[in-house]
Amino acid sequence: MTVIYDRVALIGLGLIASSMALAMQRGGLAGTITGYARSAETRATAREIGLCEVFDSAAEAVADADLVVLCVPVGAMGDVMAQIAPALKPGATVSDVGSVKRAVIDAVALHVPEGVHFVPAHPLAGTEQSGPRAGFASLFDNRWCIVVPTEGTDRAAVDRLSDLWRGMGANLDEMDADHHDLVLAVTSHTPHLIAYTMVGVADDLRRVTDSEVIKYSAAGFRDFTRIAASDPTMWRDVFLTNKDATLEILGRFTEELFALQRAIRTGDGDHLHAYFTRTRAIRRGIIDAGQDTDAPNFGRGPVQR
Ligand SMILES: NC(=O)c1ccc[n+]([C@@H]2O[C@H](COP(=O)([O-])OP(=O)(O)OC[C@H]3O[C@@H](n4cnc5c(N)ncnc54)[C@H](O)[C@@H]3O)[C@@H](O)[C@H]2O)c1
Ligand SMILES: O=C(O)C(=O)C[C@]1(C(=O)O)C=C[C@@H](O)C=C1
Repeated sequence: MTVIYDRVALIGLGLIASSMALAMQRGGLAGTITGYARSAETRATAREIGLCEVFDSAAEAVADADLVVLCVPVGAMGDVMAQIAPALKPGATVSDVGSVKRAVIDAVALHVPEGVHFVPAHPLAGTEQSGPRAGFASLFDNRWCIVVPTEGTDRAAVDRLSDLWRGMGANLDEMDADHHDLVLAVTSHTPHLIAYTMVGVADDLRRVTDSEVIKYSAAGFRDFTRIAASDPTMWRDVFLTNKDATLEILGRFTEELFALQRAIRTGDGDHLHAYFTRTRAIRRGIIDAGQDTDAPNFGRGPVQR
């Protein structure tokens, strides 16, 4: 149990902030945890469950904090930063957990006062749930947290924030913002869009009733519906702020989909078989690297096959 920051303020008290509060408490990583959320209902819930010391204004929550973490939807990060800037303690670090990095950095960096460090980060862990009751202490265990230092970011501030994430169970990596956004467009953002679309298609197809969709949901489709239940505000903001990378990956996805569509129409079994063989190898590679939390060997190293 090592205290890494005496006072940590969480702005936005949803899934990620509540998981951070619980993970910091589990590891004894913060002396005091304070918080603020825009909605009075969320603040009341956070108080009721004893998540942290909840304030009715963001300025009060961040006063005297050594670390402030912005845990609001990515489209709100800039405004929230502008709001808290005058109340920040000199020498404090501001970080964020946004799923998109370039747009957040551009919006937040503008408002960071002289003498305050800005260290953007993104934990690659979440669920389809939102709100302060959704959090759990083990959310970040053995998951990646990508730190995205900007030009001139203080190294000691980066290292200290990385120590906090390690204490919360995460594995750390560093990346440039644009590369982060491209990688996440492939691994998270476009897959979410595909899931949203597939569930929309099932809903539109009146020849298959909603009750049949639920009753006969195979595992693949059930996973789609879980993903498609993710927070609409969060995901609207992700697509609006990671526009270029998502459109690039979506373009490639559409090309591949058309090629598969053609193979089905023309009966080109060789194309389908070769394609599925390649994708199976990719999936096995992920499992072998111990990166799939659903796999039996998660976190236990390579599989013998
Ligand atoms: N959910 C995930 O899977 C996941 C994973 C990693 C990172 N993230 C990122 O973490 C951030 C928070 O996501 P979450 O899942 O915790 O969302 P959430 O919906 O559970 O919580 C968001 C919180 O922000 C508050 N909020 C919204 N707008 C605000 C504003 N303008 N001012 C103050 N508070 C405001 C809401 O009241 C709520 O308390 C997002 O930027 C998201 O991209 C999410
Ligand atoms: O597991 C899920 O529900 C998630 O969507 C989590 C997930 C992801 O795509 O992996 C979603 C958004 C993030 O920014 C990070 C993690």
